[in-house]
Amino acid sequence: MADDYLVRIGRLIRDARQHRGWTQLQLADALATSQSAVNRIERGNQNISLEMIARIGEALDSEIVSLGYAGPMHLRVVGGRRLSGSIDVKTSKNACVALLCASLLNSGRTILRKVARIEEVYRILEVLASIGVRARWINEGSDLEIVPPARLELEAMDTEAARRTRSVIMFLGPLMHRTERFQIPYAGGCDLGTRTVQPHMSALRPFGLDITATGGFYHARVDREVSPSRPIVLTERGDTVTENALLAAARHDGVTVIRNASSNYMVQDLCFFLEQLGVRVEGVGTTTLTVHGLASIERDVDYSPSEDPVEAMSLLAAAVVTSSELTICRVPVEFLEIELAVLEEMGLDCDRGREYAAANGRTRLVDLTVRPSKLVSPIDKIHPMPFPGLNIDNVPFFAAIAASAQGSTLIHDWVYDNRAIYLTELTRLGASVKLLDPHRVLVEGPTRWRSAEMMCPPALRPAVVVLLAMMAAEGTSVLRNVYVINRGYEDLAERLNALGARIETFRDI
Ligand SMILES: CC(=O)N[C@H]1[C@@H](OP(=O)(O)OP(=O)(O)OC[C@H]2O[C@@H](n3ccc(=O)[nH]c3=O)[C@H](O)[C@@H]2O)O[C@H](CO)[C@@H](O)[C@@H]1O
Ligand SMILES: C=C(OP(=O)(O)O)C(=O)O
Repeated sequence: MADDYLVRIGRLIRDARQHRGWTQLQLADALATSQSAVNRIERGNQNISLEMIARIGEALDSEIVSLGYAGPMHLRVVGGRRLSGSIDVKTSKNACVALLCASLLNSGRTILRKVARIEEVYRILEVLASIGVRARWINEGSDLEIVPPARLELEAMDTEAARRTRSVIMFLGPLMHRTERFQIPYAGGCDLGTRTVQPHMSALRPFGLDITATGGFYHARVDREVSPSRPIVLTERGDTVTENALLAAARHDGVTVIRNASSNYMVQDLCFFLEQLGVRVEGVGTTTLTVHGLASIERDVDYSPSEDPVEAMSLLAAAVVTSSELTICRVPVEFLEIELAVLEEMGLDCDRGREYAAANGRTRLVDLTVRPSKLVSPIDKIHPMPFPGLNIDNVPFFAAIAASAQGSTLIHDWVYDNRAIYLTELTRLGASVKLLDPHRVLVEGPTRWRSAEMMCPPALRPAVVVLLAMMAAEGTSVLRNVYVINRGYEDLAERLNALGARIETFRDI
């Protein structure tokens, strides 16, 4: 009976594909799978999840197999299971979106390797497609090929997709070189409270960009007579503002010095990519960047963004809260050094293998084996700083780790208005997390985790922290509406399941 069901679904999929006029290979590309997998599915020789049916329905735009795609995605987690084995860290959301924006600088063909298949990337791709950029997944869906048109159709921009991301703000830098008047919608992203764009405006003003924000849009006007006459000093050492300044400087025909620049991982990836475009950048990894821009860029380039330090931290936290031995491969160690130093002080038993280079030839990677450890709380508070400080996006993971440690830990997230508040959601799973003020929580461990059913916090990292706690809790938990997790992690549930977790995805019909 079950097999018969698979055969019938397979036929529906084959018919829908043929109706669309697609080959098996085209469908495989759209699903980031292989042609042989599509072939097996169509013949009913492969177990197929509801999630995969939903994705096929979406890809083929077919009513027949769109069952289950209507509602938001949820996770059902059977917790209390140890993880084991090894897992590779994927490329980072934050570098991938910056590089997609940077591809607009290039009139040639840009290939980005192993781009994370995540919602944030999909949103930016939707925005790019809407303005006429040709972007397609190649090599069995692992790499992206991007070719901008001679003229962008900015009036046709998919503002709904744009508004769901923070990253769209990085269109400002490249677009100002292509046109003198344009608008982009206010940026979105995680609901973390007010996030300023003022530093972007002052960083881009020396390039002649004037922005007024009204009616939900940033209206941009470019004065070509204006160009930087002295170093640009960023008012904040932010990541996306540094990237915007770099993107503006890359096509400014002259030398631009950017001071108080972020030297964080995504900024470094962007600098390496710009170098491939022929733009010389001095000072990569420091807070002063000197950019030798080019008036026009037409090159066929091929770049491999590096691995995500925040995903590495998430997997490390997964091992800690589930008391598991796990090897996390391809960890960009330079961007996790302080986190590891703090964790080692807390008693984490872990080994780093020898360093090797990422595919970009620059970022240093290690394989990290984490073992079950008796952790004690750190003496000092956990607080973020711009790189090379403890990464702002890694702070929430310390809440779950602190809840597993003996003693009390003070976590001070001075950066975001709301993110510390979301950490109190862990109390529903049995943790003691006391909100001292909107930026500080006190976590008392160790925790006897218990299962719960709850809505996902509307912020990526706190949402993943809740998921990790559910994996630690005996019994079945439900996490509702996990779009925000899919915004930054590729197939997280499936990848954790491969390590021994039991996480099922389901949707409202
Ligand atoms: C797409 C992307 O890459 N997103 C990342 C990027 O967002 P992004 O660079 O856009 O971060 P924001 O500019 O919103 O900065 C985050 C917060 O820090 C404050 N701030 C920042 C720097 C500073 O020197 N002083 C200061 O007060 C800002 O006012 C803001 O409230 O960087 C954040 C901080 O690393 C990360 O959480 C995001 O994941
Ligand atoms: C805050 C984050 O992302 P964004 O800037 O995309 O909202 C994050 O990655 O945790």
